[in-house]
Amino acid sequence: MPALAVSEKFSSTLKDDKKKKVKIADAEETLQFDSSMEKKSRKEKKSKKVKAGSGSESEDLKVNSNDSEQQWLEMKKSKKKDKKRNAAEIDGDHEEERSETSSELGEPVNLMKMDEKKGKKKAKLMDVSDDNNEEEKEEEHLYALEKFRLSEKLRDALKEKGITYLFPIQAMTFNTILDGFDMVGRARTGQGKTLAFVLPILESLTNGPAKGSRSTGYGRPPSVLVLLPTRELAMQVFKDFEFYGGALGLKSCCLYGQTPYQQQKVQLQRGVDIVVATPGRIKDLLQKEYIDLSSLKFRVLDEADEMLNMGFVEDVELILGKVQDASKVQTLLFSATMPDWVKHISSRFFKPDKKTADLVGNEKMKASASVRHIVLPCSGSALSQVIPDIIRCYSSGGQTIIFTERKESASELSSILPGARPLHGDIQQSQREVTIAAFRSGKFTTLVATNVAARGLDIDNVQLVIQCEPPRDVEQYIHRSGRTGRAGNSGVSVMLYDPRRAHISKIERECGVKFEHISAPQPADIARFAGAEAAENISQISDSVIPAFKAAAEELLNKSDLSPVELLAKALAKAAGYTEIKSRSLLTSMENHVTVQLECGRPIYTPSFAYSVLRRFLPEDKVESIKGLALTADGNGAVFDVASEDLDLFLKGQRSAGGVSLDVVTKLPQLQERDQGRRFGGGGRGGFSDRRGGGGRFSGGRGGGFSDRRNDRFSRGQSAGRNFGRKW
Ligand SMILES: Nc1ncnc2c1ncn2[C@@H]1O[C@H](COP(=O)(O)OP(=O)(O)OP(=O)(O)O)[C@@H](O)[C@H]1O
Repeated sequence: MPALAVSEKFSSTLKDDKKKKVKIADAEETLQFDSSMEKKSRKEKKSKKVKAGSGSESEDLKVNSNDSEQQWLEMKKSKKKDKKRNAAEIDGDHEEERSETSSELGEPVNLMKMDEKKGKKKAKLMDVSDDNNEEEKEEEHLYALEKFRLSEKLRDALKEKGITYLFPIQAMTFNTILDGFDMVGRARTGQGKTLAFVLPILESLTNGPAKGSRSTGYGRPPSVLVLLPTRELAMQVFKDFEFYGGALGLKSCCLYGQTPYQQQKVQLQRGVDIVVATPGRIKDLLQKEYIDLSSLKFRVLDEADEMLNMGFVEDVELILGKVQDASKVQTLLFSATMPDWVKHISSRFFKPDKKTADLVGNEKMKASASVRHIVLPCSGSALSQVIPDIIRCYSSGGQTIIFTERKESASELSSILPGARPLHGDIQQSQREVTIAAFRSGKFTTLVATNVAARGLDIDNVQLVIQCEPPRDVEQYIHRSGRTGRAGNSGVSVMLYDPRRAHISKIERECGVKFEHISAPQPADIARFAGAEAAENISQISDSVIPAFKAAAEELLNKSDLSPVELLAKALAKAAGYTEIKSRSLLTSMENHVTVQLECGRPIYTPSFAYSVLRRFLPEDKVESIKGLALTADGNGAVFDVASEDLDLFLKGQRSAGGVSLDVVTKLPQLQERDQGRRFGGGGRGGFSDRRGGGGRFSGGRGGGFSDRRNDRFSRGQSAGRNFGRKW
């Protein structure tokens, strides 16, 4: 059940309940909201009461987030019928986790129950099973805009954008921020953290506590400073302030580097209410004395941990320190992931009574729950072959973001994928903005990016995220996969990996995702889709073409030994662009390769031992040609890929080597998790490797990884000569 437990003093004055405002007398008394109406799960739960504070000096708002999110997703599902495809699976996938984790936070007092007591029974608040009644339900929604202290102008602006109720993180923090408290907010990706601070800030400035004391008039210094790690994100958040703030007569501006100072100086001289910026530019503007931060009413850190990663710590701390009277400024921090640095700055820059709204908390699932999380084994050299098929199978006609570790890989991959463009730090700022704008407006379908696009980017139609290799840390996985499944919509995240799986299980463990393991889509399956599409296209061709082609068709039929259906199948294949269909291996996903398993009647402890067994019955060049050798988890065998044309040679050869068996595998066995290295997917020797241990990595990067002695460059067909080496 979505419990929203609000600790002492949190005046959670939902507008309708104002008269009956619950007064909280002491710290023990906890006011809890439960937005859930699902009696079933409530009965199932034997949970403990949520504790306020949870050991921190400040008071915490804790939410049983899975339930809250569950309802929210349900609501979205009923609203977005057209996006239903994956939703059922997603809910199914996470059902277990939900019930597991939801019991941790205890049986909440139910807001509906509270309403009942007040004679305001709204039992169907969240019942979204009947689509016909949608409008009515939205009015009744527990978090309907009317229930919050939102001015009419702001409500109208929200409705103009199709927003009729607040999302849980917004509902949970709105009153607290409006009542003047500092706030640390955490919610999974795509859950609306931006509006969680935008709305109460705007209300506070125009109708709330900050109204009386904020600067006004020509030349006014800003009342709000929002810091974000990248220019793209600053622009995105600025657009929200510009739109909603504009509706209330507030002026916003966006300040970031690599742009002339003069225009920004003039904007500041004329006076603005809200500045959205990257830390570097604010620091420069402070040094030039173009900006005055002494009158701030709000300072906001969005994606705080990324600012830490990008080395902005000192800049941010310097900027935060510029406020004259810290007791008069509210500090807000929002992120999907929380670094230790937050604790550090908490003690210095937040007031002692700051609140924490944590919709993730100790929940197992830290990544987006509206995303299908899939992993797929794939070698670097098969990337260019496999990715188009993944897009075909999983993008549901929407847009795709592909993440690579290296800028060069992003450029190269984008150059060979149809309808793709690159985005990375070496691309000029102006071009980056053009690219993002074009992607946002659907001018192209596939964005191939480095981590510059991992954070915060909110593009509605992104249905699929592909990560070419596991990211360096769990946080990156959470943020990258969170570029899809926004605002409760469904999405798919596919992570390609080397089959040693060490890092996969680490990500699974640490972000609570239960990965779906799949093999690369087989070309034959893709061809079946393409054939159906070609047949559909043919049925739409005008009969007027028949006379011109009839004679050739008759001649073909007469000359061929094939039946008319077989000939038609070939014609469809040609129309769909197929002249042959290749197989794809389970282990490295390489075309025209087959995965085989070696056993020799005794344990195989090392890759070199496996190689020595093969050498007993195969010529050296064939042993050298195998790909991706990895040991099985039971310690009794090794799997590797063999070129399809060599398969017979391998299978026949084994007969001459007593006790050795080689079998084609149809399902990849569990492989040894070796080499847990310095970072996910890399470091050290062995594992999915060649017998020389550290040599011949993709792209010659550091450490281990999915390797192949031949440096595994793209070596076939269209990809010849390219190398999307993984940066390990
Ligand atoms: N109350 C709401 N109703 C409908 N849509 C909303 C609501 N609040 C936010 N959204 C939409 O949800 C999407 C995601 O919001 P936002 O970008 O703020 O998410 P986030 O939590 O900051 O994600 P991330 O952690 O990835 O940065 C946006 O498109 C936003 O417009």
